[in-house]
Formats: sequence, structure tokens, C-alpha cells
Amino acid sequence: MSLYKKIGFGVTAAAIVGAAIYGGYKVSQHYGYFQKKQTIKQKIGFIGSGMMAEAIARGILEKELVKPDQVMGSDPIPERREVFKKYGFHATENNEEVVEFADIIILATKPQVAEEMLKHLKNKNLAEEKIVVTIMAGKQIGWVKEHLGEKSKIVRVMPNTPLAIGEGAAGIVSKGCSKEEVDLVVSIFKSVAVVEVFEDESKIDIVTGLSGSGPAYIFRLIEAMVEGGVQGGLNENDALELAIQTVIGAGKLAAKRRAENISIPKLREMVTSPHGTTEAGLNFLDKNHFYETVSGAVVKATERSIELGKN
Ligand SMILES: NC(=O)C1=CN([C@@H]2O[C@H](COP(=O)(O)OP(=O)(O)OC[C@H]3O[C@@H](n4cnc5c(N)ncnc54)[C@H](OP(=O)(O)O)[C@@H]3O)[C@@H](O)[C@H]2O)C=CC1
Ligand SMILES: O=C(O)[C@@H]1CCC=N1
Repeated sequence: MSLYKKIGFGVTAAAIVGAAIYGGYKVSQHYGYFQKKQTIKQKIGFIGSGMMAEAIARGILEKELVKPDQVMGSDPIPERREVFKKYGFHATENNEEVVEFADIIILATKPQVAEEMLKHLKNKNLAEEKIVVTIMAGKQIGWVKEHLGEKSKIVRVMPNTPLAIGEGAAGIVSKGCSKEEVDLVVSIFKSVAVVEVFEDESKIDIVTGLSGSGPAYIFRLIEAMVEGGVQGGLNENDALELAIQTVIGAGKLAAKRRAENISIPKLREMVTSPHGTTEAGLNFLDKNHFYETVSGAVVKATERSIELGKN
């Protein structure tokens, strides 16, 4: 190819890429083709601007699904409102203001204060016009409908905090919504999470025990691995760096190899040399019921979710 042609091609390609990015398209890093950047026009309101509300709002902002002025959060705590304002979101003390503002209202208070919070949501338009998303552990759609009216359109979502960096996992069920309304909520969460949609609402309690609470189990695991490294003589910073990367690497490897039908036990075997170090570590875990302890934690958290739904 002549130098002129090479330069000509380069300039043309750069111009196409530039125009595409300007027009809201981005080049997929993985596949090298143009993708339309997903955006939504609906306004999102959070009742309760705590940890999970921030994770969702931050995640969808960083994905550029919404602009900051499409988001509002309410909270009685001034510091939480300040956190929301720092992202450029609207923030208020008044839940009614969120209901007025938003097309999609996310109920993000603790389940223990849900009854009190719902009692005060008296906005007449809520039932007919708005989609209500509840992320509250345990609280069933039927229970929310008792407060907001039979006609209300409710989607129950169980997210987790890695949504904040686009690496979440979420379970979704809905009642009283059109297919388009459910698809809209699913697409919002899909922009920042792997999403499983269920028919049977009781699955959401299990999702809560597994992936909703799950990040905390992994953080506890990291804490314990760091402790082991420090006991062996590493400094805490090095131990933390290595433990975090081990969790990231193992998680990514599990995801990639799963796509190639390589099972998790097989991946474990690939680390475990006969009579080697891993075997010694795993034997200690087994002797101390690690497997039953972790699966039991998921069951206990699931049971707590069911219990929270009864109160
Ligand atoms: N954190 C997580 O990883 C996940 C949480 N969830 C669910 O998300 C919900 C929120 O959890 P999380 O973010 O951790 O909790 P937070 O306590 O961090 O957030 C809730 C916020 O709501 C405020 N609040 C209390 N009452 C009201 C009210 N009447 N109106 C408006 N705001 C109010 C709270 O203030 P104050 O502290 O004064 O009560 C608090 O700032 C829970 O229902 C939880 O089950 C679901 C999945 C994962
Ligand atoms: O601990 C909780 O109750 C909430 C629900 C899932 C994660 N955090």
C-alpha cells in the first residue's frame, strides 16, 4: 500500500471514529464494532439515599445511562444528601418531591422503616403513572401494593453494591407492569449488572442471601487471607494487594472458563498439585467446614430475608 493510501485510510478511519463518538456511538473494546451508547430519558428517584442507592446511581451515571440531573435522592441525613449532590444529582429531604420528579421511583430505605416511609407516600399519580422499584430485602410486591394500591406497578429488584462499578449481580421479579415497563427496568440494571429475571418471587430471598449479601462474604474472605499473609510475615499492604488481585483473577477466570464449559471444581483441581501447598490449605478448610460454613451463610441470609418480609 502506498504511503498516501496508508495516510488516507488512517485519516478516514479517524474521522469515522471521531464522528461516531461525537454522535453517541462508541467502539466496543471487545469486538471492534460500533455500539450505540445506551441512554434513557426517564428520571430516576431514590427514596433513601444510602449505600445501595448511591451504588445504583453512581453505576448508571458512570455508564452514562443518565445525566446527573435525571436523578434525585431523598434522605433525612444531611450528609447523605451532600453525597448525592457531589455527583450532581438533585437531593432533598422530602420524599414527595422525589415522587413528583421521577418516572421510576426506587424504594431504597431499610425494610425496617418501609411501613412508615410508604404511609407517607400519598401522591395520587404514583399508582397509575410511575414505575416503583423496590430493592428492600424481604419486602414482597404484594405487601408494597397494600400500601401503594392494587394498580401500582411494582418491580422488585435485589441488586448488590458492585453495581457501582458496573460489575453487579441482580435478581428481578415484577407485578402489574407492562412488558415495556419491565424491559425498561431490566435494561437499567443490565447496564451495570448481570440480571436474572424470575417468575417466582420467593427466588428473590435466595438471591438476597447469595449475591445481595455475597460481596460481604468475599470481603470477609479477603480480610482473612490478608490476616494469614501478615501472620506469615508479609506487610499488610502487600498482602491486601495480592489478596484482592487473587479474588479478581479467580472470579474472571471462573467466568471465562465457564463460557468454555470448564467447571469450578476443575479449575480448583488445576491449582491443586498432588501433595502440594493448595491441598494442605484446602484440607484445613475442609476440616474446618469452610464449604458448609459459606453455603450455610447463604441459607441463613436467605432465611433472614424471608423473616424481614414477615415483619
Ligand atoms: N447495602 C446493600 O448491599 C444492599 C441493600 N439492599 C437494600 O437496600 C435498602 C437500603 O440499604 P442500604 O443502602 O444498605 O441502607 P442505608 O441505611 O445505607 O440507606 C438507607 C437510607 O435511607 C434513609 N431513610 C430512613 N428513613 C427514610 C425515609 N422515611 N425516607 C427517606 N429516607 C429514609 C436512611 O436514614 P437513617 O439511617 O437515618 O435511617 C439511610 O440514609 C435496604 O432495604 C436493603 O435491604 C439491597 C441489596 C444490597
Ligand atoms: O444486609 C442487608 O440486609 C442488605 C440486603 C442485601 C445486602 N444488604
